[in-house]
Amino acid sequence: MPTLVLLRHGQSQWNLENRFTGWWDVDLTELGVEEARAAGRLLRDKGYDFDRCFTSVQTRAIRTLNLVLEEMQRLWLPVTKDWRLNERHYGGLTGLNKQEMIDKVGAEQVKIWRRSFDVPPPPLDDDSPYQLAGDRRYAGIHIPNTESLKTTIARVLPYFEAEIAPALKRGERVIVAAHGNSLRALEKHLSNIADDEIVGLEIPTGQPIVYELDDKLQKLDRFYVSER
Ligand SMILES: O=C(O)[C@H](O)COP(=O)(O)O
Repeated sequence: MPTLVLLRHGQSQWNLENRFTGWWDVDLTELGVEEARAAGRLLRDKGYDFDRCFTSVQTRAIRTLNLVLEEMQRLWLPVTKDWRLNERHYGGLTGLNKQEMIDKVGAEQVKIWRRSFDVPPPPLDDDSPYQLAGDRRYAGIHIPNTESLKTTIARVLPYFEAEIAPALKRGERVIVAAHGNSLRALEKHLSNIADDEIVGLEIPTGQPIVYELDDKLQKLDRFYVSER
């Protein structure tokens, strides 16, 4: 039975500071490191093992995966890094404080930006310090200046179908270490969540989620490793 484990990175510095992060490359806090290590120990102690790993090109997810694999004594496993698993781009909100934005424009508007299916945040200014145009890891790709969950799905899902699904179908045990909204994109697909219901899905940091799938990769079960 194909088994897929999804893991949101541990707490990042901007999670701690309550700032919109998106594609900006922010590292883990000490707590985030500990969350990642604890996730690795939990997976090991519950008997999980993997054949292949996927992550984004963002430090917080890569380090989380490495810490998990270190705890599992599996640092040697093959890891594929791809920008398509990056966090949703937070556009012009990048770097801003979430509570300050609520105070400024209201909780309802901020919730729409954070959790709606297809309303993107305002675009990132061309002269923003958070522009990534010169970042070598994105050479040759069209960097978005904002993304909704819908447009995030439009790059996460084809990547899942092209790279992750075939590995699962070959019988490989897969872990994906990624981000709140790239994982919401994947979970929307795997759990067949309607556009107007995805607003309710929150994914905590550092908590491995298991998908047990049938041969056609239809969901049989979904649970947090900590719960069983
Ligand atoms: O990019 C961010 O700010 C976080 O990783 C996810 O934030 P959200 O929960 O506000 O979407």
